[in-house]
Amino acid sequence: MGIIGLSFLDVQVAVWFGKWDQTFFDTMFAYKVAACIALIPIYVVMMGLSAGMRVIQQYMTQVLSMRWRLWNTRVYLRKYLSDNAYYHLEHGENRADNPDQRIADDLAQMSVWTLRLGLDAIQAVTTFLSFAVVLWTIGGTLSFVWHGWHIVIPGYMFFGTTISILLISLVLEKAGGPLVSANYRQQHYDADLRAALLDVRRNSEQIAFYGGEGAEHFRLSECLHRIATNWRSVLAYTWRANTVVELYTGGINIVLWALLIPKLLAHALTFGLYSRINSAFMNVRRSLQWFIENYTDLATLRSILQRLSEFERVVTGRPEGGIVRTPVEQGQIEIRDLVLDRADGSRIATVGDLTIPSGARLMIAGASGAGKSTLLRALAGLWACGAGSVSFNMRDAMFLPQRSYVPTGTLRQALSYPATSDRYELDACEAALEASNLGALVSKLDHDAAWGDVLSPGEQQRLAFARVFLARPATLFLDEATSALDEENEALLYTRLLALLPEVTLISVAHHSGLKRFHDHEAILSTQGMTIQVLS
Ligand SMILES: Nc1ncnc2c1ncn2[C@@H]1O[C@H](COP(=O)(O)OP(=O)(O)OP(=O)(O)O)[C@@H](O)[C@H]1O
Repeated sequence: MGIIGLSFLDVQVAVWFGKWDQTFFDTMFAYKVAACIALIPIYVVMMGLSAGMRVIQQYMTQVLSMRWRLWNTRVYLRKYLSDNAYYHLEHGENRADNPDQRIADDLAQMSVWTLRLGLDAIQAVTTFLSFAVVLWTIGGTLSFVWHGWHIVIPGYMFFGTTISILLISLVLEKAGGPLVSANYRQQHYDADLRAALLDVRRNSEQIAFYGGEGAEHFRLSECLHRIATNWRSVLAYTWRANTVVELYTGGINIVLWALLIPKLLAHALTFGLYSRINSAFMNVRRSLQWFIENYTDLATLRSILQRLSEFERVVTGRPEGGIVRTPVEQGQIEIRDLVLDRADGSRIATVGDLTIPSGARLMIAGASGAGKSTLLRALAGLWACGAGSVSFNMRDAMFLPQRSYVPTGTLRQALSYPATSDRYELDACEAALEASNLGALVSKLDHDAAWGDVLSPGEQQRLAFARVFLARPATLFLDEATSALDEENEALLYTRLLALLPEVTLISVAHHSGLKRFHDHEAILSTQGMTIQVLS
């Protein structure tokens, strides 16, 4: 409100400046030097007031835009990280490209630009209204005879100015309209290039082993090619829009001169009056041309808002599907009439009914692509396509995927994930590492590193087991969580797991038949259904 108040005051000072101009120049051209000098202190006060207000206004605008950016980003982050929205954005039916860019860049730009353009718009409207009154009043009435008609146009200067500028705005909309979608595509392609570069960085070792430089170069060049092609459209539309703006900026003075002709013919123009009309004309013009001058900025803002609203729609939309998940406080895992489908409706697997009592140890097997991981996704609430229901104690369950996530930071943070690093005592952390055959890392618990790159895939899988030993879940789902380990380490981890968590309900997806001895039942999954065998 303070900023808007300052805008109003600024416009009022500009009106005073106009009045002062008229008095000053009329006095000057009457050669009254002493009276002219007497007017200078008033000018200095008005100038000081205007300068002070502008500086304060800019400072307040910056503070407000940063606060607004932070608030917006917090809201978007909360939505992005709720209800697995970040997962569905990458894997679901409705995807939105480059969420990182939308949250980091688009929101920052949106916050700064909407505030700046919004406040400028308020100032433009206030200026327009204030100086429209001045222009109407001092511009006078135009009267002439045309084909025998006596025509009288009150406030003709105001109408002349407004109509000519609005006409130019229409021409501009025609010339620069496609700029919005071109800008939208440009942001999309820029983000794609960044994501592709990030891919190379993340997978540098794999690419180097494959000798994939050529393929990567081709992929990045494709991204660059899309940027270049679209950039040409952006340039063409910007060029068209800028041509209209430049022609307008130079040509608009002719409109003022044309509007002054009746006053010149009537000998009704003093230099003071000219100066005041000129100032009012310029202010009305500046406020109306605000739209013209900011056309390209408004076009970019429109495309940013378009991207953000698309992101918002995808983030808040729930993935459609028929699988119902019901959390219960404790007890067995109940699966009823479960079928797993793809988003296009084709069947992945028929699971049917399955009850897994507390403390049971079930191994899930089946051919590659049979739907084992999808079954775990359905249990974790990440897959809803299909039908049927699942219920179990979801609060006290832990899922270990094949590829573990090891965040960058201290090893203790990576070990405690998703809890914070102070959640577990140092002794417990050390014991968990020892139990997962990672004793050599005990001394590095406080070392900061990109552990996801430093640790081998097998070590990362052992670290995931160490997390289990710390978190001690009641139900544990393992999705090929030991696939990168040698048989000895795999057996060691299962043995330690059952020794340290004897009550745990264990559901493992695994290919190694050697793991059967750690389970009491085996479920074999296929499109036709699921068969259960008792393991001795
Ligand atoms: N996000 C997805 N969109 C479309 N289809 C998918 C998606 N995720 C998995 N599928 C399909 O579902 C089927 C089952 O995949 P799933 O990963 O569950 O198999 P799996 O039995 O775990 O295989 P593997 O033993 O090779 O890991 C596959 O045909 C796969 O292509």
